[in-house]
Amino acid sequence: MDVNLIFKYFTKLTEVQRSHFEDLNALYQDWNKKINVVSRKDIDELYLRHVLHSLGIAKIQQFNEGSQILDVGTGGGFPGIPLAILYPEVQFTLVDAIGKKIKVVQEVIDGLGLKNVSAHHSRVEDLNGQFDFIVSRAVAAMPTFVHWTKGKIKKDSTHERKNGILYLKGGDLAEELKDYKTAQIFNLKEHFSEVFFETKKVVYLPQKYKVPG
Ligand SMILES: C[S@@+](CC[C@H](N)C(=O)[O-])C[C@H]1O[C@@H](n2cnc3c(N)ncnc32)[C@H](O)[C@@H]1O
Repeated sequence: MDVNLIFKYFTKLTEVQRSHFEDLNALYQDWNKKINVVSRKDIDELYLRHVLHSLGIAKIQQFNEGSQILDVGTGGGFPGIPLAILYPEVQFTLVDAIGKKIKVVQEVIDGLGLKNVSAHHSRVEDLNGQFDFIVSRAVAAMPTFVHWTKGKIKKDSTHERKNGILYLKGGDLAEELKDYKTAQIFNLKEHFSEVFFETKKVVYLPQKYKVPG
């Protein structure tokens, strides 16, 4: 599967965005040989399993110009890098606890010349700053994740949807989300027809805050 998979679902890309998506394959193939951040099986399906899956978040929530997004446990840069290509006017902060993963992410950022992404080698608990949305995939179960990211979501929203967490998850989430009454689950199979997306979801968890007064 090649980059046309991305162009099929995102039809209004600029030439720059199209060439960034095209260039991802060579950059990841090259860097993955030196530092393994994507499994051998997955690297051949980079556009499906990593790039398009990451962009699933954009089918649920579009980010406003000037907003700030944190990708927690970004690994090789997912979902942060594909989203940063799609939203060049949005600031992305990518964080991972493992230095060699951040090294690859930084190489990809430099290779593409992305100006709206910063990559940090840190545990998220030790990272400062506040963000409109926190995105993630495959890092921790929701209770742990909520604990780690506490205080990192801005109170005031510039989007129609309240600020919060947008988490790519799969399978049956009933048990994991039972304590989160406000969580909403969106099925990616409603947006993408490939079998891979049959069980894939975006979980949106609005941030909790006390109403003043
Ligand atoms: C399974 S990988 C997923 C990587 C990427 N999100 C993806 O879906 O391809 C989980 C990543 O989370 C990172 N991680 C786990 N706990 C973390 C924490 N507390 N702060 C920052 N990164 C963390 C790990 O180092 C690892 O790279």
